[in-house]
Amino acid sequence: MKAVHFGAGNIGRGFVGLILHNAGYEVVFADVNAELIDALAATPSYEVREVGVGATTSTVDHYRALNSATHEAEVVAEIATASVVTTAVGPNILRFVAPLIAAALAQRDPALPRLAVMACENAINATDLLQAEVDKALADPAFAHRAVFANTAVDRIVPGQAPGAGLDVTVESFFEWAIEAPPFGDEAPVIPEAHFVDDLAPYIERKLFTVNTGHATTAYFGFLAGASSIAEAIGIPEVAEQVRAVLGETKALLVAKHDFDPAVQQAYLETNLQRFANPELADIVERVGRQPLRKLGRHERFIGPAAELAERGLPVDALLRAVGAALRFDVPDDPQSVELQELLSRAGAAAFVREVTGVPDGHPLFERLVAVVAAEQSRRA
Ligand SMILES: NC(=O)c1ccc[n+]([C@@H]2O[C@H](COP(=O)([O-])OP(=O)(O)OC[C@H]3O[C@@H](n4cnc5c(N)ncnc54)[C@H](O)[C@@H]3O)[C@@H](O)[C@H]2O)c1
Ligand SMILES: O=P(O)(O)OC[C@@H](O)[C@@H](O)[C@H](O)[C@H](O)CO
Repeated sequence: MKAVHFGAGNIGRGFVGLILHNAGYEVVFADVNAELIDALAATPSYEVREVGVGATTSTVDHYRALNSATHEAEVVAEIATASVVTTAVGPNILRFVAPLIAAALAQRDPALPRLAVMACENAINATDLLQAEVDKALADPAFAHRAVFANTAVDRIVPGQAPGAGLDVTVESFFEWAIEAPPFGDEAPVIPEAHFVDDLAPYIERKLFTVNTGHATTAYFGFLAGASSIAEAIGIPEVAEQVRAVLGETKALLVAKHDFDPAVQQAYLETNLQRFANPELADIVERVGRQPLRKLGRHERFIGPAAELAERGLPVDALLRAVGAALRFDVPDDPQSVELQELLSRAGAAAFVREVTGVPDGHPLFERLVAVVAAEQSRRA
């Protein structure tokens, strides 16, 4: 069994690659980072070291590595004969990976079982996005039947790695991989550490609107409080209070929309607050807050739940405060932070809301978002 995995970064090596390796796949890592791919190709194994409750260390071996920028044809040929393709490259990068999958489907022997394609990104239905890009790139729409596309929700905090760590990855011990089962029928790939679910929506929304909403809130308020790590940030009572308030609001949505037991959701969010506080995870606020424009998108961790709460007439004050904190994420090394700051200095508040959040005029959240942006602009004036 062979799996091609795009993105040999933190979650690629520390989670997806590991779980596929444990499932018995030969993993072919494909990445555009030449230094990383050369190191992987030259090294027979690397270690995934867990920190936290029940931590263990695993060795990943029996893999290969290809540079998908310089060896595109080889990557395409690998996909053409693989059982599984996964990605962990970031939602904005899926469109660059899609043409390679489309080319591989054209080459694929129609007698082979269908290729299982799963995007492991922090976004609602990221695989649908990838599928749409693959469809656009297909030479013949009939080749689409050679693949099955399934959405997934992946959860494991994998921070940036310390300089000098090489290929080894330090990760938290907690992990969860939920995959939607229906697209596969009775042909689901064998991945024992993942769980296949009939309806992914409650899983991905619970994950994104609890783990990632809480994480990003910790990062943005932590950044303002001068914290460098997420553990340090959540240890600041005023930051923790903002995070709890935000998670109280997203809990109300998750309970109302997906019928979660409130006590179970409360336990889930408490577990996540403990995950953020793990002092052994050297996770910095700049990583967790990275790409703030993406994080302020319409279906993302702040605006997604806030819009639905507002539509239901439920409170969104804490989420709006978190959006206000996100606007102050000023990190010169993060191109989206620079763009955000530049946009705030030149666009009107309403135009900013339309462009960045995608919330339309007349939506119950629109004027409230305009007020948050306008308040930030006057604070700077
Ligand atoms: N790190 C985490 O805790 C975590 C957890 C769950 C999900 N995720 C999601 O996984 C994705 C990756 O996150 P990460 O933290 O591993 O980031 P990362 O930056 O460590 O890794 C991304 C990798 O993708 C590679 N890449 C970029 N463009 C590429 C292309 N065109 N083709 C192939 N490879 C390409 C980069 O070189 C890099 O090695 C994101 O969507 C993130 O939201 C991350
Ligand atoms: O990867 P992002 O930028 O969408 O979000 C940053 C972190 O919140 C994220 O990577 C978490 O560590 C991860 O989602 C935990 O499962």
